[in-house]
Amino acid sequence: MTSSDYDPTSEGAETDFSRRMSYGDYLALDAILGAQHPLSEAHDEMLFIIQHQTTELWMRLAIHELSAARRAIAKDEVQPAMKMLARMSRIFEQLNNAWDVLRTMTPSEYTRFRSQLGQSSGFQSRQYRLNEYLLGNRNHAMLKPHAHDVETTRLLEAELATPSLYDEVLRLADRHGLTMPAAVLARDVRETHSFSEGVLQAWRIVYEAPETHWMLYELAEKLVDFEDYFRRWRFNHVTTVERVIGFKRGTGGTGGVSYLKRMLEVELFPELWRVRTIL
Ligand code: HEM
Ligand SMILES: N[C@@H](CC(=O)c1ccccc1NC=O)C(=O)O
Repeated sequence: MTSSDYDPTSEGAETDFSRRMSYGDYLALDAILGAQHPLSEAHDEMLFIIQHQTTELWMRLAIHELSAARRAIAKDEVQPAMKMLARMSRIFEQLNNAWDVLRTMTPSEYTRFRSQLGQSSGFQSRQYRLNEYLLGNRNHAMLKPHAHDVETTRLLEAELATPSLYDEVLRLADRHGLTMPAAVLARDVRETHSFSEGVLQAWRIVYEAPETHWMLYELAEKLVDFEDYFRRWRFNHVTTVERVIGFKRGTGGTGGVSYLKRMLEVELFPELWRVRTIL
């Protein structure tokens, strides 16, 4: 230490953590930073692992926020839900920006370790699937890659049995001055909601007179905002994939880019997109 180095203990900074909880203890850093195990000598494998692990951490937060937002909406606590949905958009903005780091990996670099991945793929991400199910994209075929894992299957099945975020929003709207179709309110929540003319007409009333339905108007726009960011995530994914593996088949066994392009067609809140056309 040179004489010009500032010593924070002079203003009381604690430095003895032999018997106190430290930064690393609280954040379980030994577990997190001890969880990168590249299977090859390829320099870029570390990037690949960390990119996925950080995404999984953000997805963990997304599930936390989405489930709490859904519970709040079911209890008519719209203001806290609004904050959580705003945070959801910021999380996905963060994930969207993160693709820029992964894009620095060229096809030549990826092929040095791709064979080590075996048949594993993001297709098998349980948190990703939980997010999709929470948001209402409830494709049961996506349970199959988890059939070997009893705990994950139980978790995803439990999610399918619970109304999605959008189901709760439509129920809330029905309690607050709009009339949603009875068939939609009583639908089998295990399935994906499909476009309903009655729901569209209900949202039309809100969008034609925002000042009289301000709460529902703001909530609807929060959902649209979020789906906008999520669409960008899907687009960034497929573009990065095409850039890195071209039109090769995926390790998970799908057509690769062709499969991911199909996923760009998913609409979580179809009536909120359609209402724009009829205003
Ligand atoms: C070089 C990087 C990447 C490549 C080449 C790639 C490739 C693919 C391919 C080809 C699929 C289709 C399934 C298959 O047949 O394998 C897929 C699915 C998926 N990937 Fe990636 N991926 C990359 C990065 C990422 C990252 C960083 C994440 C973030 C966790 C991710 C998450 C997912 C998810 C969640 C799916 C399933 C999507 C769905 O079912 O809608 N991927 N990926
Ligand atoms: N499906 C990718 C492999 C892949 O991306 C991947 C493999 C293991 C763990 C996470 C992955 N990321 C997203 O799919 C491929 O076909 O190259």
